[in-house]
Amino acid sequence: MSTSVLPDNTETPIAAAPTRRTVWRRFLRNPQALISAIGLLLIIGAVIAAPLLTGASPTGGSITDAFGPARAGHPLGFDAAGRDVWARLLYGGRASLGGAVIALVVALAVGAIAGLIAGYYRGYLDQIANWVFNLLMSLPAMVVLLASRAVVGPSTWVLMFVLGILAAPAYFRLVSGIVSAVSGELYVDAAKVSGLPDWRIMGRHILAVVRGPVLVQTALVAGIAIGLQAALEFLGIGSGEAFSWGGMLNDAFQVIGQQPHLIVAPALALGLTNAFLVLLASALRDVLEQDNAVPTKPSKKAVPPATVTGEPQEPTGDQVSERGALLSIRGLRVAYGEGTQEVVHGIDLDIAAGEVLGLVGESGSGKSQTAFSILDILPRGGVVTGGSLMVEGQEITAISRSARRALCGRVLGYIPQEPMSNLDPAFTIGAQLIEPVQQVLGLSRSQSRERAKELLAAVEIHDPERVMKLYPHQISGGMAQRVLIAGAISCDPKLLIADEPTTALDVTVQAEVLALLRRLQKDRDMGVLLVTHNLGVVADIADNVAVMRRGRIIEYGGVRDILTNPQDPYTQKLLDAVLDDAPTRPAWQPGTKQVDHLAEPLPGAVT
Ligand SMILES: Nc1ncnc2c1ncn2[C@@H]1O[C@H](COP(=O)(O)OP(=O)(O)OP(=O)(O)O)[C@@H](O)[C@H]1O
Repeated sequence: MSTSVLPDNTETPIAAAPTRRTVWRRFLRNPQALISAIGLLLIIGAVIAAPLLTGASPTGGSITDAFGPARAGHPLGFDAAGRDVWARLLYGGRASLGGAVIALVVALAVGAIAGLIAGYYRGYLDQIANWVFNLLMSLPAMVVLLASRAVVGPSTWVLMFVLGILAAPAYFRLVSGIVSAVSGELYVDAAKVSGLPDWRIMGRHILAVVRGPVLVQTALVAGIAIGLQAALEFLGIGSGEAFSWGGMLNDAFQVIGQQPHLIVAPALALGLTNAFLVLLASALRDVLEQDNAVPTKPSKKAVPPATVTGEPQEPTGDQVSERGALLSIRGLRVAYGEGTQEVVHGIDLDIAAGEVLGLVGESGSGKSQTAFSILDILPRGGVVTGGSLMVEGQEITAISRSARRALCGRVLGYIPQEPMSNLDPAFTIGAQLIEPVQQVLGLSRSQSRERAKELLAAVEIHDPERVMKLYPHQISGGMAQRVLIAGAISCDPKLLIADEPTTALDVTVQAEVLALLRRLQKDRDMGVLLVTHNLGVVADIADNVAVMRRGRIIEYGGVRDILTNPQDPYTQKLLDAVLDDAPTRPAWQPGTKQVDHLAEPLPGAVT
């Protein structure tokens, strides 16, 4: 990940973007992909254009032509019943390929959609779907197909429908596995917090990752469906009415002793179609592979244990200010492992409109869990097990998921810790800014575009038009964070939750981003919950501070009080750490002149 010091209008060299155009270019440069695709297109084209390629009837024939040789208009001669082999080959492909299409549509509709929903929502839905698809997988396919034929009669279409159901578990497993990994990605959390509804997130951010592997799987399943259908016809247990390549094989097999060449045409048609499908699947895998690397969400489990001594205290009524109008948290508890591992132990916090509250503490103290609880993006397994979360006087733990999502964007904005992981690599910066604005504010596409440009200008990106067209990997870390800030304020939220917004950036860019945050907060009079481990950052921007340790608030008050007169030894150690980290700054002494903390830096402040 780039964390260049060049913040925005940088001339960073632009690497090849994983755009659709790039994928196409790779596809066209891959001979295997090209040859197999052209081969398949020719076969499908010939089957569709059968009436143009032959004037002969595939069914009618004269016994006088039986086993007749090729002649003008009949390039492959005649079969045992005097029917034109070329016409039967062309029309027979309709049943073979059409059957495969039915099986694919059914398998995709059942397996892929179920996989998408189960992988995204997990929980009971996932468990039930897994159970059903495991059951389906355990059924012997041939026996089920024979049983269905016995029940519904010899219809290719019904058999292909049943085959589709039997192929659905393969799609389910593939899609649910990928979706479950992708839905934990930070950029999906960012999309949720920007107020996008689930269907939109699934359609845009998740399908983009799933479609490559699904395409590969589809080529393979199509080959299997065509082969299986031919096998059923060859065994004479397919459709009685429709003729197909498998049926032709069966007919040719009956007379293999007299006219062995009759088996060549249908065998070649089947063999070539399947070979092209398999080759296409493997070429597609090569072409798409480079774009499907899923960035992994940094594990929140590997947080180092607390290193500072001193027992945490329960929050007292005195430490907590009056219940704020914008955000009010009481007794918040967060736990993992079905409630057994509590990581936040009943904390209280308040933020009034226009107030900046710094939530500080060392790594693993529970700051992010607190922020994620408000935003409803706790990592998998994390639940709010107790307490009250009120936003603008509304208890948000009691409202529906969609009502909660609706709060995001308009009321709550989120600036995440890792700028690059929070942007979807598959979409341009412009697309990622326009979408939430369009959805949440209901603006037209052109209005949203204008707004996106204004937002980029507001976060001091000097060439919004150009930046809108770039992909995340083409911008620096500092610029990515500015883009995320633009996204966070895009729908004018009242409360901004910034989780370590500068940690992933280098020092120069940190200072710029902090200054930007400070300006936007003042201009827009937003409440801000600033999560950080750095008291210096808090000194720079916050009105009040809550010091968190081991899932509890151990000190809470005005920034100046806490920084000048820390009561808890742990706070003192955090403060010492800031001062230790800032050797070039003059040491801060208690009792220096009282100033507006936004105007003049406090000890260790990042300016
Ligand atoms: N997915 C998870 N499963 C189990 N425990 C978790 C998970 N995520 C976080 N935790 C635990 O929750 C506690 C609080 O973590 P949290 O992420 O809130 O810390 P933090 O103060 O934000 O630290 P950092 O600044 O490093 O993110 C830690 O003990 C951590 O191990």
